[in-house]
Amino acid sequence: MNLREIVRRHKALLIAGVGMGLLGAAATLAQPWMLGRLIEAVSLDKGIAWPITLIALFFVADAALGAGHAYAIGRAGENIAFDARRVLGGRLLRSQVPYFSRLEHGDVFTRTVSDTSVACLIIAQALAQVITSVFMVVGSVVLMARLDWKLLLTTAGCLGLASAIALLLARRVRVAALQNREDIGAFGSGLQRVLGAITTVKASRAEERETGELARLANRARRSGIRVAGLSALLTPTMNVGTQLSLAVVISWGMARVATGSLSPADLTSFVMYLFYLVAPLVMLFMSIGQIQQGRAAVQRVTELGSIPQEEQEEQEEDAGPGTAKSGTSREREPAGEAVPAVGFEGVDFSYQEGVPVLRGVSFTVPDRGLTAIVGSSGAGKTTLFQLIERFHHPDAGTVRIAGRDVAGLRLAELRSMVGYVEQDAPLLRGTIRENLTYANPDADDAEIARALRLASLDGFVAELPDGLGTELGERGAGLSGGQRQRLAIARTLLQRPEVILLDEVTAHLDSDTEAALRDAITEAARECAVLAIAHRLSTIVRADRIIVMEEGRVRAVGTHQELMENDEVYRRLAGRQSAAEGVLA
Ligand SMILES: Nc1ncnc2c1ncn2[C@@H]1O[C@H](COP(=O)(O)OP(=O)(O)OP(=O)(O)O)[C@@H](O)[C@H]1O
Repeated sequence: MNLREIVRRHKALLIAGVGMGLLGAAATLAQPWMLGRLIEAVSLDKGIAWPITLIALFFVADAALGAGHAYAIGRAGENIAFDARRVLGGRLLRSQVPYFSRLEHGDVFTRTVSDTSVACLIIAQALAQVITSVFMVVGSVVLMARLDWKLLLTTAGCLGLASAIALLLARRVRVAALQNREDIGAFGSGLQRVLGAITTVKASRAEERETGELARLANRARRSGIRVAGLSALLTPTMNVGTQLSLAVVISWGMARVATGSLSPADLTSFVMYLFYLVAPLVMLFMSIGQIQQGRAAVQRVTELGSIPQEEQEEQEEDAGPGTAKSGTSREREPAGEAVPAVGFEGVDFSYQEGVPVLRGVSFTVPDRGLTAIVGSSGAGKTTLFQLIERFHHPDAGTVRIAGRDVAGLRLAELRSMVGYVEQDAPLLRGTIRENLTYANPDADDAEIARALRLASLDGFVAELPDGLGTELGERGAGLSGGQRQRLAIARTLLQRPEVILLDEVTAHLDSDTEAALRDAITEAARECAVLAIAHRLSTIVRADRIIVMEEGRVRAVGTHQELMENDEVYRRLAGRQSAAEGVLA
């Protein structure tokens, strides 16, 4: 994501805002000059109607242009923040899973929600402020030089010293601000972590400990925030001291020169007014520089997050690479007549971290119909197989195929429309039951929805709800049990009508009645497509058409329950343990 590019998109409004600011500044600068002429006219007994009218006109123009400037810049800032958030949200959703999973979610929220505000509003407002302030400062200096260059040199000496100190302070504000934003991000991450596990925190009686930890993180943010406030607070007084000093010198020396006649009272009045006009923009200038420094820290954090590698970018790079033509148009299916496996792994090696292999030389095929169970002890690599089919990660070696086509050569949208995935802890999304059901297939009609609900044994539950399919789920609406949530996710996948359904321990949360009903749903779905189910329950496993036994990242054996009971030691042990746990005989 390029923030500069986003700012460029709104340059018309920014330029209009800055333009009004500059015209307003010109109207401000004209007022002391006109006042000098008014004093002259009064002292020389000339007509004063004209200078008074001009002063009034400049005054009104100054006010109107100032308001227009503030509105245009504020609006541009909001537009830029909106664009930055929209682009950032999209980039996070399309990011590559391995990179996204390394991020701290709380920090992602802080960067997306508050850093974007700071970055965009401050950059727009402070940049505009710098331009108008510089104009005011230069304009005042030029006009003051025309009035009296000796008085100007005195002023410059006093104010120059104050300005040098203010610049040093502004630089330190930036360093402190970066630290403060990092501390706020760390607090956000901490809060997110404990709120996401609030029931575990309560059950472990860890409220005190976690409150203490949150307070520690909040206190770090407070301390760095106070540092920013302290350094920023020194900016204005530093400039004020410079102003008061120069004012004292200018007035006393100026009055002495008026007494000797080497300076007119009109010019001294104009000069003192310019001195006041010079200080406000100078203070603004240093404050804006300080704000831009803070904004730069936020820009850096937003840009960093926005540069997260994208799945589409990966596809484009593959498109551009030599000899990597997409099979999206030319289906590289196997010769007609031969049944094409729905899923195929050929010598697949994979590791999440270098040097820690998770899959080693995995090869198996799954026919295009029927239920295939994947069993194995915890950590054997079962879920990882699904992650590779969905192309959330890439194999280090070997090929993963769907319907005979290498997943690496498929468009992501096509691949993911062919595969339905029900995760271990299927999350719900905001909205109604209907919206959750049709999430992967928004065009599904009522008959299809009714069928999916029936297959997932949810029809009775939904019929009893007063609002039926329109029931709101999630934070405010009715909650669902773990099993109901799982069945809703299965119904959602059935509605998608994929070629392959991946089920990751979906029967784990279910009671035996519901599990039996769901087994029937899985059997029915397996008549139309390939179903791959990671399963622990023996009752699901024994019904599978074939079982793949995984052990430490390798395929140990493939066969039916009967065959494996006869031939595979590990499977016999697994089945024995499960049957004891479930109280059924294998
Ligand atoms: N995102 C990840 N980053 C690093 N290592 C991971 C990641 N996900 C899984 N692993 C590791 O890979 C190995 C296989 O994990 P996987 O989830 O595939 O096992 P599994 O057989 O599905 O286990 P379970 O039955 O407990 O769900 C484990 O050792 C796990 O610690």
